[in-house]
Amino acid sequence: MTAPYRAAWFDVTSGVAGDMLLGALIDAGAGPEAVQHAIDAVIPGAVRLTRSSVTRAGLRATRIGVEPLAEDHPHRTWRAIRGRIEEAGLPGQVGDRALAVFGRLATAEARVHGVPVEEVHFHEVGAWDSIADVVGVCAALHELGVARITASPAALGSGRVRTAHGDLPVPVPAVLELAAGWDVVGGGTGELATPTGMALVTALATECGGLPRLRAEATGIGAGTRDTPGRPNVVRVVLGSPPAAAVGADEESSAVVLEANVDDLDPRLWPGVLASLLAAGASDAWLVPILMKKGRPAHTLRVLAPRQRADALRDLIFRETSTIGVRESAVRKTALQRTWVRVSVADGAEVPVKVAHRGGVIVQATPEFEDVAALAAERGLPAAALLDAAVAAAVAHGLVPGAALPEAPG
Ligand SMILES: O=C([S-])c1cc(C(=O)S)c[n+]([C@@H]2O[C@H](COP(=O)(O)O)[C@@H](O)[C@H]2O)c1
Ligand code: NI
Repeated sequence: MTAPYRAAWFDVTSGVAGDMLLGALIDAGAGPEAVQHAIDAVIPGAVRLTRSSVTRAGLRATRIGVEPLAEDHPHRTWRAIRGRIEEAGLPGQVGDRALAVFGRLATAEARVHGVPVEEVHFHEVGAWDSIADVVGVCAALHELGVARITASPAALGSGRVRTAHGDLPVPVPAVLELAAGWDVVGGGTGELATPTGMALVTALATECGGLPRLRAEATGIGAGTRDTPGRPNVVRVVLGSPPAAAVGADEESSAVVLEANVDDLDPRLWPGVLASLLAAGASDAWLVPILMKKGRPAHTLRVLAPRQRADALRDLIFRETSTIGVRESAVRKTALQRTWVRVSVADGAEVPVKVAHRGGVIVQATPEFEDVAALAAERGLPAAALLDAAVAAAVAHGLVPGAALPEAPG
């Protein structure tokens, strides 16, 4: 049994871009080879990552460059990028996370340019280097075993910037779309936050706020392109474990449930709607079959979300379904405290077990199915057999309901 699953907090108070996030994660210990391998699976032979140590306003930081190996034609559709990611066979949550990030970028671009999401064409953000940044960040998070991501308020910048769309005001329109529901500030001159950086932060982080309580284990600093005197142009990451043996109270938070009854949406669209809602920050989204007025078979769409995501999700429901009304109710959500413990299952391979606990006593211990399934696919083993092995390993380590929560290592 090794260290509990990790939490990551990003400090984006100086701004954020994809290469800065990737630099911070590699600086904190993510293996560049594994990151390059994941990128190669999506865009084979297209780019090579370079790594250098630089200073930004006197602070040492890791700068990640993306060197092109082939000529790029950066005009790709969301559909083309989605296909590449889906077919790349990426491990664990890497593919789902990368799809969530590009899904948010596509939704933002669709709103800015007034086109349907499926027809979005990316220009700069569809180039090899942006794809490398997105897939690279998701692969680095997987490498570091990060399960929970949070981030600070973001500095977006001011002024104007030259882009493929022409001379745009900063924050550029796509960044402002992506910022809905996030705490932001101008924070300085120039384009401090890019669309790719904001999409990564807002799609992957579950909360915006200060450094959460964790046992700090590693930090990393990623450099941006410019070096501005007196103001380090960097993203920082803090990695740590939620203290495993901390006997805290259940976590209470205010949340909202958005709800609509729909009887006339093409049923083939529902899976995409649910996926978009999750990618846009819903905690959960589901359908309940109902019989409506006039005896019509229909569905109730329900979306559970943190309060700060409600506006963006309500917009998405109006945009992607045929409803003309959305109900909303405030709910109090009580969640048991959770921690993750890695157990060995086969040939030194490990999977995380989610341990929910209360008052220092384990209530549930469940192997993370996505990780078990990804390992099974990688090793060519039946997922059911690996799941059984993970449950047995958890029991052997005393991770059973009613047992005392194990001490945190170290
Ligand atoms: O590529 C697209 S579609 C794009 C849209 C917008 C809008 O705000 S709309 C802005 N930009 C600019 O491209 C560069 C590169 O962005 P990355 O996220 O790839 O770093 C940046 O200056 C954006 O403002 C691109
Ligand atoms: Ni655009």
